[in-house]
Amino acid sequence: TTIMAVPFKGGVVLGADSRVSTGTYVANRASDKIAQLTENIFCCRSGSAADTQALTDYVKFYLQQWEVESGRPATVKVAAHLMRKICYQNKDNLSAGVIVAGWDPVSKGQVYNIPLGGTCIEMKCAIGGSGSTYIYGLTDALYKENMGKQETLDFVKKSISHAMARDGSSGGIIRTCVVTEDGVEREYIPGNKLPYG
Ligand SMILES: C#CCCCC(=O)N[C@@H](Cc1ccccc1)C(=O)N[C@@H](CC(C)C)B(O)O
Repeated sequence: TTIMAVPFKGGVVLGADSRVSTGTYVANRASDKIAQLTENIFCCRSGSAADTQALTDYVKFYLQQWEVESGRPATVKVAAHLMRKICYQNKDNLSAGVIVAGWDPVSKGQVYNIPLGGTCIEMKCAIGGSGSTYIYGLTDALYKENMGKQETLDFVKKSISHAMARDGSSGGIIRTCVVTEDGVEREYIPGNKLPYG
């Protein structure tokens, strides 16, 4: 898996490949690794498909209850810290690396990376999954402050496509999700349109 999320002025872009593998076998070539937690908060999944499905189901339910009881929408920070608590407390039994990202009126676009150990780190450019190891240099080189929506979307797509070209556990299509004050835009594009070599 290759997953990524980058905040920009006015929102956040999330991206993921779509390959589910068991060894070298591709169990699903078109999976959706970007799970919705609330209306404006999403989560990119990597690691065990089963563990991350269960994890996101729990967090989605807890946040729904939290919003009912508190009478207000959850912020990205609340969602990320709930996810981190569950990941950390169950770290011996989970294989889950997630990126929680979204938009809220308080802090606007935000991204929290929660890697395998269960630590939670707010980041301006978060990458994860097996494919991310191939694009640390690329993302360090291409990242800029104050990118707009289209520039951020292109940066995410290009980065994930390079990881998909080199990581055997990443492939399929590139799914993206843009969350802004005005709503959510999801799209997917072919993952193999990059020149090899
Ligand atoms: C189908 C089936 C059985 C397991 C599928 C399954 O979890 N595959 C995993 C790899 C893995 C992980 C831990 C144990 C075994 C196999 C997988 O493809 N993970 C991707 C993300 C998830 C959310 C789809 B990615 O990290 O590569």
